Amino acid sequence: MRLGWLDKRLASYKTQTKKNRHFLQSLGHALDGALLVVKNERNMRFHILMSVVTIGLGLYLGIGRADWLWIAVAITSVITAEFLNTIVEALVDLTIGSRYDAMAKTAKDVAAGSTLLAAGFAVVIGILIFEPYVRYWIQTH
Ligand SMILES: Nc1ncnc2c1ncn2[C@@H]1O[C@H](COP(=O)(O)OP(=O)(O)OP(=O)(O)O)[C@@H](O)[C@H]1O
Repeated sequence: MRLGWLDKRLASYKTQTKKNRHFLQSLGHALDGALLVVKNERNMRFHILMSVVTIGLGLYLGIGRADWLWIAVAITSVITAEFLNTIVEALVDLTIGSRYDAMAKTAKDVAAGSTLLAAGFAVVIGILIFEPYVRYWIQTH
């Protein structure tokens, strides 16, 4: 198996089990965690694509400051839920492995449900924010 640059970077300090010694070391691990979610989770890449499209649409339509705040809350909620979902999956796989377990199923399904809830919330926010702007755009074009 060919290792990517991120896998090589992770392998280079995979034996660290002690506390981070300085801020930059903590920051590096935090960024590695975020990149791992993007690399390994297809849903995360979809969330990022939708976030980019939403931000692009917001810039094009010139939405207001308060609207940007709601968009920021929606995007952050979805991405945070996906991070938590990945944490739950990793912890369940670490403790249960590939054996079937009803509690493992509950944990993974509830974690996935929280992502679905956040995504639904984001869709509702998007409709409420963009509806008047799109209506105005249609009337003036
Ligand atoms: N050890 C297990 N015991 C019981 N059910 C499991 C177990 N592992 C996975 N499952 C079931 O399989 C589903 C998919 O699990 P998996 O770990 O592949 O998540 P995933 O496909 O990465 O999920 P997502 O699409 O939310 O990222 C879980 O939601 C759960 O219902």
